[in-house]
Amino acid sequence: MRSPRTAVATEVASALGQARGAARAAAAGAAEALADSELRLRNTEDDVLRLRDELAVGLAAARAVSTDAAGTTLAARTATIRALVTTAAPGAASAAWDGWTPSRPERGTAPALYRIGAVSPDIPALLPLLDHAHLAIEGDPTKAVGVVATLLLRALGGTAPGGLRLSVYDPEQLGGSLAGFAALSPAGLASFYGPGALTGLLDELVEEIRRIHETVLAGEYTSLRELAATTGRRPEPWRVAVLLGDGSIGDSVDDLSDRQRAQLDRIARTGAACGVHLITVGVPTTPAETVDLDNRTTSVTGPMRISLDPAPPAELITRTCRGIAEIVAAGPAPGVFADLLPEKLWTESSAAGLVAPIGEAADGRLVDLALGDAPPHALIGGPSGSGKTNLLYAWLGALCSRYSPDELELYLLDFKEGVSFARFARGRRDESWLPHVRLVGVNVNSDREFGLALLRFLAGELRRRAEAAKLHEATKLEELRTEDPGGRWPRIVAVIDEFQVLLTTMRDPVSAEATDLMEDLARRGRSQGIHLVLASQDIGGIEALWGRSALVSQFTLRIALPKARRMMAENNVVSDVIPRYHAVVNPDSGVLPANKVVRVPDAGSRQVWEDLQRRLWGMRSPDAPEPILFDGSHVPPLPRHTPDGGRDPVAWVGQTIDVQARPAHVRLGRTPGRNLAVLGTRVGEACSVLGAAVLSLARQHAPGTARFTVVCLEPDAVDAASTVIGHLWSAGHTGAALRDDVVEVLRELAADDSGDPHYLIVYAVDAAASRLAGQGHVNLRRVMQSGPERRTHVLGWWRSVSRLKDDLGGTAAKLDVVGAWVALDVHGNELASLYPGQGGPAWYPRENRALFFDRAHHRVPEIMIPYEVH
Ligand SMILES: Nc1ncnc2c1ncn2[C@@H]1O[C@H](COP(=O)(O)OP(=O)(O)OP(=O)(O)O)[C@@H](O)[C@H]1O
Repeated sequence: MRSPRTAVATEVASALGQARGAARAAAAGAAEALADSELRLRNTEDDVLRLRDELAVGLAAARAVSTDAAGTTLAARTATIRALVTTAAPGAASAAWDGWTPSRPERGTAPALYRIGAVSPDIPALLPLLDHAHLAIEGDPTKAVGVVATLLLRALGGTAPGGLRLSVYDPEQLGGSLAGFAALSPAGLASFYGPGALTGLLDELVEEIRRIHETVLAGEYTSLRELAATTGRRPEPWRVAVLLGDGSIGDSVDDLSDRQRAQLDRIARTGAACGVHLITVGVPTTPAETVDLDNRTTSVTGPMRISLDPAPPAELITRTCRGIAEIVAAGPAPGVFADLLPEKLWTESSAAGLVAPIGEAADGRLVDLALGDAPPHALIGGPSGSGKTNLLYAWLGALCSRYSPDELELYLLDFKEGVSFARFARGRRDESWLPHVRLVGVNVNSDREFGLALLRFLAGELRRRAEAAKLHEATKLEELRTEDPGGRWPRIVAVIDEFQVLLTTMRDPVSAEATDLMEDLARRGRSQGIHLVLASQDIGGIEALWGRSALVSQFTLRIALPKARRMMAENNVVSDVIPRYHAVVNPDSGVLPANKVVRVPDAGSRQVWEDLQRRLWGMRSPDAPEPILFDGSHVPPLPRHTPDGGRDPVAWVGQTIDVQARPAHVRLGRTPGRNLAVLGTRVGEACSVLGAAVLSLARQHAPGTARFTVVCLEPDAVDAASTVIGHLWSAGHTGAALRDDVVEVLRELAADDSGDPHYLIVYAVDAAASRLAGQGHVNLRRVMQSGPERRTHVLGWWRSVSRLKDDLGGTAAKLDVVGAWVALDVHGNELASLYPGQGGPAWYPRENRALFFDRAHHRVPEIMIPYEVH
């Protein structure tokens, strides 16, 4: 397939050819009338303007003989050529030196043609070079060096800084005016060779061509031009070798040894495909475009004579080259995220594994990361700011563009403060989400339980997959997918950033369970297509893993960012020396020979990411679920739907910290103890818990079929209690009453044996201790003890456990009437008497979190988030 640039080059050559042909046709068509003109034409060939004038005269004469379209054709061709110059030799490739500056070409591209002069004011003389041709210049050496300088400066100005390297062989030191190009040398972009160095230079070029053929084109592409057109990337610079021979190399052309000649021919034959080009002066070279300075013709312009442009001013050469060298010395430009994306989205199958690139190696090839049977899990390390988040974005972008959500599901958890994964879920600014993501956890730094919940969920999925595999007699995911072609078995990747938070050295129940689950997932997830990607900036975090050899040995894919510690084998310290924006990828547990250094593109820019996410989002299936977003800093609102408790009414008290964000609920059936106690001094949270419980209960009763009596004994809670009453009334429960005569209320309820559902909600029960003393307390205990069987339930808030105990009988209190409790700012040891285990649960109060326990339901308490109730 021809590239657009080749097509353009060919078209220009052909247009010029046709222009010549048109001129010839005009002359031939009116042979007699033009005989005189032809004679004059030959005599004035060096003046294209006059040539055209002569043609015009000839054409006028010809017109008398026959109508001839040749003149029109010539004009049309001239216009075409001018238009083509704009596309084939834009900016620096053809602009006049006065005001000339380098162009900003599109990445990896170079102009097809370069101007060295003109055949007429309208028709420039253009020559192909980069990716297309070698040039052999014959004739006056001084003029030749001027043409070389013109070509080199135009080529440098038409390519990106660093995209073109020069080698100048100048044994006779003829190329004085090329001295300015030496300013490229400090950046390694130009080398000058003196006498005796020709063999070395030719060998070097041949070796470059061989390397590019073998390792870059690698049988997949016929040329770098084709590779760049297909992939949009240009992994190798162009190389231009100038051989200045003064009509000969050394004393005469014959001085080229047979070997040198063979090497030169080899370069001429095979170099252009690898971006290696020759510009020879006085050294016959084939194949090459030729420039004959004596006759002022080129192989492209044919016999039309050209007037050469002046050589570029020396000062312009030096300034341009210095500028390029400075840009290159400042370091490589960051890679480009788009390079990681495939030509077509969502075409890959994950049956055998997940393979996606994260950046380029030094040879320009993309480096893939693979997750599958081996390696199954990845460990990413690097200090803060070294680019872990960016690397994850790059990797996830490459994965999600290759694999559809039926092939890949993501669970993403970030234990850092911040919201790096929030962009994958629907946001206020951007309604799109990444369709592969099932769960995003952000700001979970103090909610280790959420990490645990994710691991539990994955463990459940592992069990489900293992059972399915057993049923189909499959030993791994790939086989299961073959045996169960109708099933949906995407690979699952769970990314946990700052995972060490889960594995604190403190062996508390959360970290003990998390470690066990992680070990199990790491060991058995491989065959069930569940892959863990753990990232950490904390050396201690990595070290915490080191102590758990069963766990760490499963993480054979290691990715170390600059200055990462303890990620690789002991003697493997390459991450100490890689520059920023690079990573060492090692799929073999960090052993030295398996290192690959990768330049990771900038994938963090919102714009770049959003463009991709929107495309993928647009491709999602209409019934694809939205990712669940767990934001630890967010207070969830009370869900709007009605609880489905089955036979018994259910009171929602908050949101559990789990992957489904389920409501934590208390079932209020007709069995003893079905009351709720909220414990602690935080007024707002206590009101939220009671409010959520009442409003969720109210939705399950048709208006008039249940009674709600609210008693508020804490002035700071009156507004919240009134709001609850307002909601109850608007829901049709117009019998709901806000009362303050707590003694009377309890007396009525203790005597009520109607069996109608009745909920007594008391804010700060303990505030009425003195009023209740005696019969009041007796009634309270009676209501709590025998009420539930008559469908009367107490939802009460006490400001401490001891006050609850006092209200229920002091040391003789029967606490089994409190079937469920929610503890706010109450320490675990204070809850010992309400808890079946030894010494109280491990609970350290924190804001916006509560500990919830229902003795009919829980073995251990669970942490929940009180809902926001307006
Ligand atoms: N390959 C890259 N190209 C360009 N910029 C990058 C690249 N990698 C990282 N950066 C930039 O460097 C900064 C730090 O990167 P990043 O947030 O990924 O680091 P981190 O290791 O996740 O840091 P932390 O652990 O503190 O969150 C960001 O501004 C990011 O945009």
